[in-house]
Amino acid sequence: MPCSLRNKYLIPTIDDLDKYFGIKGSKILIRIDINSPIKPETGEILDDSRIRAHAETLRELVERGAAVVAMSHQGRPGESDFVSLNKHAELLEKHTGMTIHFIDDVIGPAAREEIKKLRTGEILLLDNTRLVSEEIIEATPEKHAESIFVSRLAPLFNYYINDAFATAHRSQPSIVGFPMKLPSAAGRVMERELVALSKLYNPEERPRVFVLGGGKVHDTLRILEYLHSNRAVDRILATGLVAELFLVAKGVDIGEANMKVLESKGLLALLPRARRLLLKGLPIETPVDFKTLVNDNVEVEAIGSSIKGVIKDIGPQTIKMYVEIMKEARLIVLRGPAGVIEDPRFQDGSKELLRAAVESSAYVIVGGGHLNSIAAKLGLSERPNLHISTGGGALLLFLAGEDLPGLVALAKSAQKFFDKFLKQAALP
Ligand SMILES: Nc1ncnc2c1ncn2[C@@H]1O[C@H](COP(=O)(O)OP(=O)(O)OP(=O)(O)O)[C@@H](O)[C@H]1O
Ligand SMILES: O=C(O)[C@H](O)COP(=O)(O)O
Repeated sequence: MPCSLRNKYLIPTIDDLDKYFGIKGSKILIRIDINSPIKPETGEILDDSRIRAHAETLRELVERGAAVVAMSHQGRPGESDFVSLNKHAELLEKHTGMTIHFIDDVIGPAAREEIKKLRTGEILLLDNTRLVSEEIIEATPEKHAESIFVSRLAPLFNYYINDAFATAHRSQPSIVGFPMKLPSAAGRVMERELVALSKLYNPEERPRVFVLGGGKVHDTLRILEYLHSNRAVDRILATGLVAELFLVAKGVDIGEANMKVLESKGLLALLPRARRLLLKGLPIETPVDFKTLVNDNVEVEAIGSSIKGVIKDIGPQTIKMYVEIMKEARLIVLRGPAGVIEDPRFQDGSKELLRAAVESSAYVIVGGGHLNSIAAKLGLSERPNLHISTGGGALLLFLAGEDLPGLVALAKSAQKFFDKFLKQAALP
């Protein structure tokens, strides 16, 4: 079954690629996103969840009889996490249980020689795609199709697979150029993301409750503006810094210390937009109490009188109220933690909301590194009604209604190469 999103993109999957072209004996270039947090002093990979997720797709392609060449970026040039992928190769080896050949080159003669030599059943990992300067240029698929990056590698492959949902918001050659040159499909990680996110466009999945917190308030406002103008949400439960901004917009006194926090992060400038949303009737709930820090003591303070301490988490009454609202939902999206979860004293809000969401009868989509780590800690990752998104920025933009260039390129590729498939899989 192809993936379709918003009745707009029709994207072939690995099954479609196999059915219409045949994978056995082919050579496949796959874009994965194993960009991971790195400890600057040692280069150690601090979280291997993306590596684990993509290992499954690589293994499946090998089992279907392909020779597989994987590529990914890591960090950005000039930053401390811009490193080679040699350590990633070791972890891919651990999680696939297969030998991973690694070459410290991307498009040069050494890489091309290795690609040519690769046999069926073998996996080769190229080095950090951002070692190629073209990879940090944003341009159209048509322009990137003519890049040196794509021109050097595309002729060596039969197919291209994009498994990197987390980089689908970048219009870079490894994401949008290859689909213009090769029959292309979504990998399993990408497919799972698209299937989960397509629920956001299913009119039956209502009421929809969005629990939005964390520190990326600017991005969250964009999401709220999109959701509201498209009537795509029924209730919003605000937590984290998002909640503080909306309380101030409602005229609630959150105390001097917290106003200073908002000011220092440049968030007070967002007040007019938050007020406009409230005036338009945005169905947003804000906390009735908080866990605060007063001279290093944890206190619970209710909204009403001015708050003395620094807000660090939502309080127990808010958790109760939000859990009740979630019980009604058919679809729950949680993004951004409810509090400063780096301090274990302030993890309760995020933990309780996550737990209640997966125990409800709703389908649950969780996004963002902080909440994902809490879900893993609670052992929730395997729950059948839960989708943990690999996307950070990509998910934020998707939820704000943006077209993701990586998805657009795959859909364009389908129109170019999958004639029969498109006729048979007409959009619903
Ligand atoms: N009330 C609060 N006051 C200050 N910081 C907060 C508060 N609530 C949450 N945060 C902070 O928000 C940060 C996480 O927010 P962010 O929006 O980056 O979430 P994320 O889901 O991990 O996103 P991503 O994975 O895209 O980086 C944490 O560092 C946390 O301490
Ligand atoms: O972690 C991410 O959000 C993706 O890997 C994209 O990384 P980028 O923001 O450096 O393009």
